[in-house]
Amino acid sequence: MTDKKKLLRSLAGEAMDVPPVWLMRQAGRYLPEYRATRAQAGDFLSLCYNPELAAEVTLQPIRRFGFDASILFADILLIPQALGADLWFVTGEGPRLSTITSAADMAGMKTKDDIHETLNPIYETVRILAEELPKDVTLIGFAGAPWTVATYMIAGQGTPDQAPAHKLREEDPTTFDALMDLITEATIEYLDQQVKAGAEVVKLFDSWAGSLKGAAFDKYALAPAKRIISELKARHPDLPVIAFPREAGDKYIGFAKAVGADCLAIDTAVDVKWAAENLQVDGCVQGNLDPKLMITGGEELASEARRIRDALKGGPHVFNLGHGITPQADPENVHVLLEAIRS
Ligand SMILES: Cc1c2[nH]c(c1CCC(=O)O)Cc1[nH]c(c(CCC(=O)O)c1C)Cc1[nH]c(c(CCC(=O)O)c1C)Cc1[nH]c(c(C)c1CCC(=O)O)C2
Repeated sequence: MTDKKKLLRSLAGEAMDVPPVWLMRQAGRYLPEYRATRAQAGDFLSLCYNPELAAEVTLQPIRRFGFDASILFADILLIPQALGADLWFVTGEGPRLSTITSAADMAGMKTKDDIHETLNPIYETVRILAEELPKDVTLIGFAGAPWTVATYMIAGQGTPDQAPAHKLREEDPTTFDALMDLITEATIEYLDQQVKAGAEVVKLFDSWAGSLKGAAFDKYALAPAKRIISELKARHPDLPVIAFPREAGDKYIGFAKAVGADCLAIDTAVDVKWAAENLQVDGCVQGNLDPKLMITGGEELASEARRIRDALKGGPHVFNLGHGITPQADPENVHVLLEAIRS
């Protein structure tokens, strides 16, 4: 019998004194070797679609730090692009997309069956990683959840309050629901291909779930996640899934169970003692160190990391940040963090 990888043990429900660790955005601009490879590729999107170089940047933080898991290098906005949206990145500002705000815009979109033509290089990246990753490191595939992806497709960029998407869902629910359905179906096919290529776990990022309240949260965050996860598990019964309905607050309670996820990722605002009592009863919790501590470091970082680890060690836990590591983070602080958690 082979020893099961540490991340997979946590996702299967095992509590450990030293949890597995990985960081959201662990491949990224805070690493000089990432910036060099991105320059070699030309730009961020060219890097995403270059399987050799995308695999290389995925492996960089594994080599440098020895994390327990690796997340495919890609982006949640590749799905809109594969569905026919224009996508580009403005340096220092973020993503820009052509917008979907009417039935006529929807009529111009491609179908779920057309996405692979654009996304094939991503599956190739996964295949390379499945070969090249160290045998004890788990490979995580991912996609954006439909609501979060829709917010970018409707506004054409990131929005602080997701107002354009809320406006469309209230004023033209037919168009909005058609868009949500299209993203949901495309996401199922995209993640299915990632798993077939070698992803061992998948994570759904609903970064803007927190702006959905009450029944809207259930309809647009919970229901699509449930549909995606149940279809993936029908195709791949042993596939573990991590759900991240960021800033869901009280709506985190029962979410993992309701959508069929094996692990619930939580943001920095969630109190870990509350999480141990209210969320770990349903299984694994992932989180939730404040990414700002990766900039400042020192004893504050080490003691906060140990506090989170110890508060969650009574149940299954995957140590991570509450959101992505930022470009200002000091790579040396990752060593401080790992030393604090693993010693
Ligand atoms: C909302 C969202 C996006 N992308 C993603 C989310 C959900 C998680 C979250 O809330 O952060 C998810 C994502 N984006 C990226 C990954 C790769 C895997 C990883 O290391 O975590 C993952 C999992 C690479 C990336 N995606 C992006 C970069 C930076 C691009 C660069 O190198 O210039 C990386 C490494 C660009 C991106 N991509 C996106 C934005 C808003 C931006 C610009 C903002 C920023 O620059 O941080 C959309």
